Amino acid sequence: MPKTENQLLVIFGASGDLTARKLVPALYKLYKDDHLPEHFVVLGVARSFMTDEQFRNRVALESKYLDDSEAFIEAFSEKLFYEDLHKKYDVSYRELNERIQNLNTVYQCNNNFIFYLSTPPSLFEAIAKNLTAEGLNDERLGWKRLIVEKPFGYSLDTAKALNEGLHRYFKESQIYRIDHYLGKETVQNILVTRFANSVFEPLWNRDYIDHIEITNAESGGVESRGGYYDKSGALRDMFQSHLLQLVALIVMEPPLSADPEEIRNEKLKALKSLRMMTDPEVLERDTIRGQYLSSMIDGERVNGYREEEDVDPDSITETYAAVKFFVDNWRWADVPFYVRTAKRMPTKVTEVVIHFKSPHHQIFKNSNINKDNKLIIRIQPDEGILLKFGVKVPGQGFKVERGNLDFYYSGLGDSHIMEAYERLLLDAMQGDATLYARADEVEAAWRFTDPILNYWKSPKAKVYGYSAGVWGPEHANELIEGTHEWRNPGRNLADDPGYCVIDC
Ligand SMILES: NC(=O)C1=CN([C@@H]2O[C@H](COP(=O)(O)OP(=O)(O)OC[C@H]3O[C@@H](n4cnc5c(N)ncnc54)[C@H](OP(=O)(O)O)[C@@H]3O)[C@@H](O)[C@H]2O)C=CC1
Ligand SMILES: O=C1O[C@H](COP(=O)(O)O)[C@@H](O)[C@H](O)[C@H]1O
Repeated sequence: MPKTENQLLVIFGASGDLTARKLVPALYKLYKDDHLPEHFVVLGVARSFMTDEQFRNRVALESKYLDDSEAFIEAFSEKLFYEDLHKKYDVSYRELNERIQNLNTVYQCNNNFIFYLSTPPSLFEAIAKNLTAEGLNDERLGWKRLIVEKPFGYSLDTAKALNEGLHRYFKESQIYRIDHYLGKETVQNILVTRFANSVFEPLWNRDYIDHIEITNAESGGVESRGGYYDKSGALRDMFQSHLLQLVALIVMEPPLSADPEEIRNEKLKALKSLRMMTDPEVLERDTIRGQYLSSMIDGERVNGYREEEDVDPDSITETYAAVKFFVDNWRWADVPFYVRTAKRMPTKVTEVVIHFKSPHHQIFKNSNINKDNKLIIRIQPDEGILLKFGVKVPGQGFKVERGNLDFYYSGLGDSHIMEAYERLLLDAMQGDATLYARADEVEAAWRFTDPILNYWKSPKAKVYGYSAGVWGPEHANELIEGTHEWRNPGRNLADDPGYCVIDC
């Protein structure tokens, strides 16, 4: 286990939603599980005025860990401090630096600082610049790291500009771009499933795989983030980042080792091999966007997207995106990938489904079952892996049933699965960037996404409505044509039908 050195974590945007809902609870859990170093403090920074005490109370309240033992909460709270930046971020950095130096000395943080940028992205570069003006990027005494929240850019050009901007002040090795999907245990398990088992990797190619399907569904709507989401949409919000990272892990070639740069090099090659979609006919046929409409769910009326707070009533922003694409390399030639993401679906579920080809020669009369060989990697909830395969029904003749071979993380008993932000924060504290996206990976993902977004700007590109609570617009079924159809999974993988009897 790498050592976690003494350090100071500065969170910019500490009065915001992410800090209270994700970052502080993750730090609290790390503290409880004894992962924090002996000397560790957090300095929250934002424009709003708060005392240390007010900050501690606010995050404790919003982080919902108040039901925990008081002794723990109190001891953890003593590690939290707050500094306000008055009206603007580009003034008062001198005072901020003085506070940092003071905490560093008193709490023996050894000049090791992480700066977590949890503000609107428009401020990322300015913060990096202001830190540099105070010498806070200088690694002669202690290391300095910069964690950058999503969204990382709005397009390829803006992502490049942001990379260039940050590289003016921090080296790439100091920059940690968060993609919280990479912090999920089940996402990391894709690498283990593929590269620690001799049963899967030999089949992991066009000879045995028919198609690959990825579903990321949320039952919730845009909630309080309408202002952000309306400028972003599902493709930018989920597909360009989280889902293309999943694709990269599925598509990549075996890395030489588990070294972060080896893995990131292979992911980059995978992202570069996605076939660019530039032909308008292909874009029209192979991309679908939709927007949820109001409907009744469990007897209650649910708002349509255009009725949501801070959303333009004439918005054409997509809350559903589905894309069919191909990967132009030796391993994946002609294997279609179907990826969809949406809000207001029937349930919250993310899974990758590897659909295997039928055996080359069928000896059983009814061979449909063979089409059903699937490996389902359940990212969330009910995290696990399910392999569907044909088994013989006991008795005369050959009746084939679909059997399930499964593994559930919940079966591991008490062993705690780290929440994504816990894992990612701990990794950054230890200087491990494996689960963070590198500049070139982010740009490669934008290079693939940009033409879709550009096509969607054209008046020809349709936005299909779908009632909140269904599996997206009907039109999306045409995308996954022929013998394929979307697997619309239930919330619990364990409830997945284990057999269906077929007469042979
Ligand atoms: N919330 C979430 O679930 C997720 C958030 N993110 C990303 O995390 C970052 C923070 O998000 P979130 O906490 O939700 O955002 P909030 O709007 O809740 O918080 C933004 C923070 O930045 C500060 N801020 C500084 N300058 C400005 C400004 N000009 N306008 C608005 N706020 C400012 C705010 O405090 P003050 O006004 O006091 O300065 C506040 O602390 C963003 O990059 C977001 O995309 C990513 C994934 C999920
Ligand atoms: O980054 C984001 O992710 C969440 C979904 O995260 P999950 O871990 O709950 O699957 C999504 O709701 C949000 O819109 C997006 O910005």
